[in-house]
Amino acid sequence: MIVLTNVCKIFDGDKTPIVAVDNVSLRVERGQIYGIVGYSGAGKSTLVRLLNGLEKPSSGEVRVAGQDIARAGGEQLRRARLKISMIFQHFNLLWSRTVSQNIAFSMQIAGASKAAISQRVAELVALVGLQGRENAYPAQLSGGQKQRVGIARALANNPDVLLCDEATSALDPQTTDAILDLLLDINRRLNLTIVLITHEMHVVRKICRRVAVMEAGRVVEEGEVLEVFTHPRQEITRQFVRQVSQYQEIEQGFNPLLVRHLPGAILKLTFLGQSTHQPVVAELTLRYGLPFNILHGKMTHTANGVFGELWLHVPAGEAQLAEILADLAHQGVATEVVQHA
Ligand SMILES: Nc1ncnc2c1ncn2[C@@H]1O[C@H](COP(=O)(O)OP(=O)(O)OP(=O)(O)O)[C@@H](O)[C@H]1O
Repeated sequence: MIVLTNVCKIFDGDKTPIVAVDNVSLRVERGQIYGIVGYSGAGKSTLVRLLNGLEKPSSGEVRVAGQDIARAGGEQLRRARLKISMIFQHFNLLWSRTVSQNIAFSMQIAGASKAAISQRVAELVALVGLQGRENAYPAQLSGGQKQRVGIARALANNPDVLLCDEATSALDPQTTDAILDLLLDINRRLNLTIVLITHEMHVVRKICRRVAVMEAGRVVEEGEVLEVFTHPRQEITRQFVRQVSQYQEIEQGFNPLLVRHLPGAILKLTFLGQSTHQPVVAELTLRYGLPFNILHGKMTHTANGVFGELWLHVPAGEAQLAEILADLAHQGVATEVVQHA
């Protein structure tokens, strides 16, 4: 559905050129929910603007739904853009128009008949759960309801692709979850391709199947969400994954003095697939005769599976620790030494 090939976008800076997108190649399949995660300035917004033709790449190819967006112009680009919708962090609603009028707006521009508009608006209001609020103005709506209007408006012309630019970043966690559930529901019902840019890994975990991690204009890591969460390769990816695994909370939960005097190491074990069904800690205890102590454990659900994490105090010396780590690797359990012996 979306194919980016060696895409670069370079802006003129005051003194030196700014490479906002640096040789990015990506593929998003039809019906997929794809996350692009990165800190501020990583190039996410520029990438999204390249996808809907608001920016032209300095080099490389951008294809969306079979259209060469980078080279399309005039009427061809206008038509292509009708099939690429977008929702925004601050909703971008028309404040002097009601819910229904906001949703109808793009259909009016596209020249749809009054009857067609009225039927489609009713369908969309029901789809996003805003029945009864058709005549309300944006100022009378909560943040979550405003984003529901944004989503309904974006779907009005039956797009192939929905781009979400930090669409939940202005919402509280509960409302964020409700909007993500709605996006998931729409994706399943309409087989809509969704590209979601965010700095919140929780959002990626909840609904994305694949994720690309951006840093300084480049995609530094890309893959299935479950794989990236359980085997992050880059330090920046590990930082994002920690947002979700509440790693920092765990670390802060320890009394550093207490941990310092504990003989041994602290390990984080990540279980995936078969390894989640094995009594790994019990087996370790039997094999090594050590009092392994479970400090914390949790399960995380992602759009393509579940993984478990366990923080263990391991009262072993360096040599035995190496043996235990090799043993765990052999059993398919990923490990991280949080604190060395
Ligand atoms: N029109 C522009 N002219 C010049 N530089 C730009 C322009 N748009 C973006 N940039 C620069 O490109 C880089 C990437 O910006 P971009 O907005 O794409 O990042 P981002 O990851 O979306 O960050 P944020 O979440 O803060 O918007 C930044 O250094 C930014 O200053």
